[in-house]
Amino acid sequence: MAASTPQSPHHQQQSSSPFVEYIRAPGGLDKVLLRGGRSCSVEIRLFGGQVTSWKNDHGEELLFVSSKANFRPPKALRGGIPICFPQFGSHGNLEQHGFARNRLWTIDDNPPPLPVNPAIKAFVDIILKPTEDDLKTWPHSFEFRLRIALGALGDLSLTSRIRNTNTDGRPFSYTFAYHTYFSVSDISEVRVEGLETMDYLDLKKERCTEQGDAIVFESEVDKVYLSTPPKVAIIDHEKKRTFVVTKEGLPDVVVWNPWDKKAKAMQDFGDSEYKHMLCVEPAAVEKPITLKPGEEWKGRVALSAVPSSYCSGQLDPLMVLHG
Ligand SMILES: O=P(O)(O)OC[C@H]1O[C@H](O)[C@H](O)[C@@H](O)[C@@H]1O
Repeated sequence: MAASTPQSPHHQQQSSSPFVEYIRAPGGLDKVLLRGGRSCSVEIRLFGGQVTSWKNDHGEELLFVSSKANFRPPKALRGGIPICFPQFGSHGNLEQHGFARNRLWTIDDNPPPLPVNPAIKAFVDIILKPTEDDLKTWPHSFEFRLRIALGALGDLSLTSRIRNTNTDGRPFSYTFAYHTYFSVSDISEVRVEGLETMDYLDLKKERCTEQGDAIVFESEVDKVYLSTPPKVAIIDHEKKRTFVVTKEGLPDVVVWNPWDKKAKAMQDFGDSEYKHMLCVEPAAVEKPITLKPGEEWKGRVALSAVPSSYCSGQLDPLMVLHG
């Protein structure tokens, strides 16, 4: 579906689909709203190409956005799903998490087709190309196409296609993450399944191995799990809700919760908000992706929120991960 761009400030325009709305706002804050069945919706901000809201059937917000988040560019918004590209974290010489989260993306009017998925209710295609300044810090020409789609059952998927458009014959390499902030009721009641026994890089980028048990949270966690299986489950016991994260083309998963000390040090994050968020970030960190001119990479994530079959610790992880 080609998308038309809005015409005037504050203008709300329906696209050709009744499920996609373009909302123009001043200060580079244009948004796209995807609507699904009942109260399901997804909001995307063109600044950063960032999903800033994902609501379920009952209109409940599933992503965390800090109450202290800075909505004004040029800083990335604390919450939702920032895109980390062409660098994850400090794994390179660029600014933390790369520049894609701090750039204005545009509607992609004519994206190359993706396989038709009949379960998709609404979607939008956006694109990022480097600015002159970006080329000074990262001298590579690229087209980064991102499709954000809301499924009929309220699931959210993001498909990234990154193409090397260098005309000088040079390849480039990058690291990447969908820096997904999930909203959770109480971090001490949450566990993550699917990363048991995995190797991970700790904060010092040293390689360690996770224990055999599901991951629970009692202090700061900042780990890059390596070569992980395609599904990870985040089980929120209190809410009786499980987020299922399914990924393709993204071998690693970053798990982050800043806990109390780091929370206090972040100016755009409330002191106690660490209790209500968890970042589980499908990523490609350990082994950078290399593209030759003309080559394209695809990395996809699908998120769904399902009621936990949890009952006093009886959740069957096999049901969640493979059922
Ligand atoms: O504050 P930011 O630049 O948005 O980064 C927030 C966090 O992102 C990732 O999860 C990293 O693993 C953390 O080390 C980092 O603190």
